[in-house]
Amino acid sequence: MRNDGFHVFDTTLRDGAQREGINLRVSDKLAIAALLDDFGVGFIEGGWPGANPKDTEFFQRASQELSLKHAQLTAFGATRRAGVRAADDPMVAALRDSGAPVVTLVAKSDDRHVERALRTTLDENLAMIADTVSYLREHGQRVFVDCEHFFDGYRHDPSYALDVVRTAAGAGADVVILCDTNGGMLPDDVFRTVTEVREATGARLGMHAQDDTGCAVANTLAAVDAGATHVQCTANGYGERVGNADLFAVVGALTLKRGMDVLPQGCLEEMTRVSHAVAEIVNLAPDTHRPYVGVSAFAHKAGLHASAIKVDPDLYQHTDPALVGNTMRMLVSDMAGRASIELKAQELGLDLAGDRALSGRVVERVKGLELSGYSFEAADASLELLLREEMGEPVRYFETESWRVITERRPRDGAPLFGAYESLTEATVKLTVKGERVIATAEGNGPVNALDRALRSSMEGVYTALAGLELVDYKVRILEGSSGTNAITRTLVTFSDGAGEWTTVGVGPNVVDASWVALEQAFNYGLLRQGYPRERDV
Ligand SMILES: CC(=O)SCCNC(=O)CCNC(=O)[C@H](O)C(C)(C)COP(=O)(O)OP(=O)(O)OC[C@H]1O[C@@H](n2cnc3c(N)ncnc32)[C@H](O)[C@@H]1OP(=O)(O)O
Ligand SMILES: CC(=O)C(=O)O
Repeated sequence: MRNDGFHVFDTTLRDGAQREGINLRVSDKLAIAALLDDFGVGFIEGGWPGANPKDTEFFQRASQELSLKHAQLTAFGATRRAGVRAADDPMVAALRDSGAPVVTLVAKSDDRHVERALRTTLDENLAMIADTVSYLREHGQRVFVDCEHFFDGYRHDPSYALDVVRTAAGAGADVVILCDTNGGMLPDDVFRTVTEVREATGARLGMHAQDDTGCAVANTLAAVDAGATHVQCTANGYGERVGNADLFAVVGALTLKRGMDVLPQGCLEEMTRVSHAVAEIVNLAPDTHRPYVGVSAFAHKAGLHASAIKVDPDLYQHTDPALVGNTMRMLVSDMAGRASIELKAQELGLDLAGDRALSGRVVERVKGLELSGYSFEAADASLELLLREEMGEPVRYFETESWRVITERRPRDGAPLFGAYESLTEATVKLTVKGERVIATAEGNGPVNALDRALRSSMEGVYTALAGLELVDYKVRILEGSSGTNAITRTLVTFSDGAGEWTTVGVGPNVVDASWVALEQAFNYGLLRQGYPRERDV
C-alpha cells in the first residue's frame, strides 16, 4: 500500500539549478516539472519567486500551463528580514502571492550563522521564523521549514538548534527539514542527530543532504531510518557544488530495498526515462554510470558474470532493471567468454543455436582484435557483422578494390600560423557492386566526409535507400599515445537512418585507414538494416 504520509520532495528546479553550468529557461522548468510529476513526486520546488523575474514568471505560468497529476508546487524563500514584520517584507509577499499551495522557508539554525551572516540576535531569528510561518499559514499556505546548517549548528549549540525546530513546528510548519548544507556529515552522524531531534521535539522531520562527502543518498536513508518522513532530492543529484541526494537513487532504495511505497502505482518504471529527459533539458550528457538509470547500470562485461546471468540474471543484478525502466545489456570485449557472446547474440536477435564452438571462435576473434586496438563495447554493429561472418552469413554489399584521398590546403594572406586557409579533400573509391566495377570520386571538407560521399555516389544508383543514411557522429581515439604520430588510431562512426543509429569501429596506424574500416562496415550494416538481400558472391 502507498505510504501517503511520506513525502518525496524534489528540488531540481531550485537547488538543482544552483549547479554550476545549469541555466534553465522558464520553458525548461515547466518541462522538467511535468517530467517530475510523471515520476510521481509529491512536491516540486519550483524556485524562489521574487528573487529573480524568471522564477516569478515560472510560478505565474505554472498555475496556467501545468496540470499536475501527483505533485504540489512549492515556492522557496527565506524567513522575513530582521526588524521587519513578515506582513511588510516584499520577499515574503512574493511567496504569499506565488500561487503555490506550499512554501518552503529557509531558516538559520546555526547560532554562528545567525550572529555572523544574518547579523542579528538569536531571539530575533526565532521571531523571524515564527512570524513568517504564522503569516503564510494565515494566508492559507502549507509551510515547510528548511533548517539551514542544522547539523553543524546542532554540534555547536544543540539547545539553540532544537529551539529553532520547536519554534518552526510550534508556529505551524508541517515539516521541519534538517539540512546538511555544507554536506560534511556521515550516515552515523545523521542517524544519531535525527533520532535525538525527533525524541526531543516530537516534530515531523525531513532531510536535505548535500553530497560533499559522497554520502548524500546514504545520509538521506539514515535520516529515514531514524524517523524522517520527508526527503528532499534532485534529479540525477544535480545541485550546488558537488550536488544533492539523487532523487532516483533515494527512491530506488526506499521502494526496492526498504519496501516503502513512496510513489504512485506505475511511476517507478518512469525513472530511467525521466532521468534522461531531465539531463537533455538541462543540457548535460546523461551520466552513463548513474545507479539505477545509467545505460551502464545493468551492463555486464566480465565473462564470469555473463555465464551466471545466462542461468539467471538475478545472480549478478541487485534488482530487475525493468522495474526502473532500464534494460540489461551485455558488453563484448576481451573480458568476454562464450556466455557473453551467446547473450549478446540473443540481444542482437541472432540465433547461435547453442553452438559452443562458434561462440568460442567469436571470443577468440574479439580478444585478438581487441589486442590490436579494437573495442566492441560501443560498436554493436561491428560485433554483429563479425558474428554473422562466423555464422557463415557474411554481410558484403560491395568489395573494395582500393581508395585514395588527397587533401589540398592553401593558406591565405601569406600563411601566418593561425591564419585562414582553404582546404579541400578529394576521395576516389574503386569498388565492385553487384558484379560491376565502379569508380567514383567526390569532394568533402575532410577525408571522412569525402570518402562517405564517394561511397554513396558509387552505389546510390543500386541501393537507393543510401540517400536516407546519415553519418551523425565520428570519434577518434589515439591508442598508445607514447608513440606520438606513429600511434595506433581507433575510430568510431555512428550512422542514423532516422529510425535508429548504429556504430562501427575501425583501427589502423593511419587515421584515414581506421576511418575507412569503420565506414565500410557502417555502409554494409546500413544496407542490411534497409532490408537489401545480402550479396554473397561479390
Ligand atoms: C542553502 C541554500 O542553498 S539556500 C538557497 C540560496 N539561493 C539563493 O541565494 C539564490 C537566490 N538568491 C538571490 O537571488 C539573492 O541572494 C536574493 C534576492 C535572495 C537576496 O539578494 P540581496 O537582497 O541582494 O541580498 P544578498 O544576496 O546580498 O544577501 C542575502 C541577504 O539575505 C539574508 N538572509 C540570508 N538567509 C536568511 C534567512 N534565512 N532569513 C532572512 N534573511 C536571510 C542575509 O543576511 C542577507 O541580508 P543583507 O542583505 O541584509 O546582508
Ligand atoms: C536549503 C538548502 O538548500 C540547504 O540547506 O542546503
